[in-house]
Amino acid sequence: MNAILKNFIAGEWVDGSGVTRNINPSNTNDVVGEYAKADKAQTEKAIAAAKAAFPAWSRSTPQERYDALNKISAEILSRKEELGRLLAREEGKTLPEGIGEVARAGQIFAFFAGEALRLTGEKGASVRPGLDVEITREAVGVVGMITPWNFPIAIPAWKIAPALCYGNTVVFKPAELVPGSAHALSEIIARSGLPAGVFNLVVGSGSVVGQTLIDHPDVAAISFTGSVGTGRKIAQACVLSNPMKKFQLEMGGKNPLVVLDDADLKVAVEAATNGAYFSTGQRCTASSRFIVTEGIHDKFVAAMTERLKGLVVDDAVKQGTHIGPVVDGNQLEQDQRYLKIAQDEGAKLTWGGELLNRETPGFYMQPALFTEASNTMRIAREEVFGPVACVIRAKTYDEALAIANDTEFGLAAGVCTSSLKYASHFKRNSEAGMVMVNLPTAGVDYHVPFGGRKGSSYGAREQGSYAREFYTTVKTAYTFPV
Ligand SMILES: NC(=O)C1=CN([C@@H]2O[C@H](COP(=O)(O)OP(=O)(O)OC[C@H]3O[C@@H](n4cnc5c(N)ncnc54)[C@H](OP(=O)(O)O)[C@@H]3O)[C@@H](O)[C@H]2O)C=CC1
Ligand SMILES: O=C(O)CCC(=O)C(=O)O
Repeated sequence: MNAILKNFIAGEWVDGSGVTRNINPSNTNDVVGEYAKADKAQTEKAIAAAKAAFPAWSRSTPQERYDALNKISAEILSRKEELGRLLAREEGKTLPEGIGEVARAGQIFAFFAGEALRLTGEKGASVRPGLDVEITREAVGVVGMITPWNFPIAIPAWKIAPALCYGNTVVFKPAELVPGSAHALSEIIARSGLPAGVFNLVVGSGSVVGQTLIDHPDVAAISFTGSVGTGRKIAQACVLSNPMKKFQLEMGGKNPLVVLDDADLKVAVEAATNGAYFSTGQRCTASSRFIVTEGIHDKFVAAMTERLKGLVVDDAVKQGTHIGPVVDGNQLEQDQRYLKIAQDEGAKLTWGGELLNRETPGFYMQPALFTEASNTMRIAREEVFGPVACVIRAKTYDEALAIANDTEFGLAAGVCTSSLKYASHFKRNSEAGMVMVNLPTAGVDYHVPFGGRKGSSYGAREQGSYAREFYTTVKTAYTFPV
């Protein structure tokens, strides 16, 4: 076993008060690494370091910010194969998915390097004679980042890059399941020339490190992605803290993919397979409800079943694997529990769901497809977060749209159709933050806003230039030039 990888606090790599390990979900005998685990006192040190670094960094020049972000981007992109392999090994995404995610992280840093040069303000005339009004944006302060395991490098990237770009300082707490990618990313950031304290990594549990971040008065804002339950707790704590914190939550989804009679069947099957099952279905944007109109229903179910039979579920880094393992034993248990719940409620398991044995012991599960589901069943209402989806019949487009919108979530929604009329109507009337036509609900661009409505998201959008809403605060200044 290699040395224990340390936390990064105030510009130094420091030991923790304990150790945490990450296990390869494709081979549970393979310990990926050991990482120093921070406690409350170390988290407080990281917050103090970020607070001390804030005044200077918030006044740094656009050039300084550009240089650091650009350097981070260049190193991530030049090492994408190696980092993608680490990601696939610790999280269970396939190697191409892992490399793709790393490339996306590199592109995000490049985007925000450019964005640092583009931050502008406004100057206008006052309604009062002789006065000038200026509207500028300033950094918020110390931002705590609490991230999930399912995108171990892209989600941290799309929080850290804009935070630094707009002059904030950062305390980053990754999910305990995936400290390897977080550590690799942090090493690259540590080498980028940022002043000490601007960026800090604290690996540790949600209940200790995460809780310290959300309770601490010197943390000005929290950016969170994860479950609805944790998101609600964070929201409450941020509102009750003194001073109140700004917060942004990205949480679950129960994303519909509507398939209409006039859809191109091949396109619909590819969108459904990718959206629901790639990345082992562990995406908040995953399609988990296929809402299919009568005329194409049987053909769609038959074609989906054939497509699923051809998917190879195996070791994430093995060539030819289409679907990697589930991330860990707890998530696998949750996925299996939902298979039973769905069958008890009367849905028909048309394909998959079995646990699979492969060369190495891992959390392998055959992707599962339910049919004859109704939108009132738990399988259609609750986020499973695994390779599980259900087909719900609809008589008409209007009924399909109503079912699609009948959910407490509103992250992504898709429609497969060759009709411009239905595509346009769906884009206007879907109650989701992101709408896809003839595309999977999952898999988004990095330069445009990401986020949802209803129970899926709270607060300002992430990604693209919209990210500045969260990472800056607006100042209005009046001048009477005498
Ligand atoms: N929308 C999305 O992108 C995601 C949704 N999920 C959903 O959540 C379910 C459970 O996954 P899980 O990883 O446990 O999600 P959590 O919401 O528990 O974890 C997300 C992040 O929050 C941290 N956290 C947990 N408790 C607290 C707390 N009290 N205060 C501050 N931070 C905290 C976690 O730390 P730690 O890891 O150390 O516990 C992790 O870094 C999944 O099955 C899925 O349904 C999960 C991941 C992503
Ligand atoms: O679909 C994507 O590309 C991103 C998904 C995501 O951010 C998530 O699952 O947390």
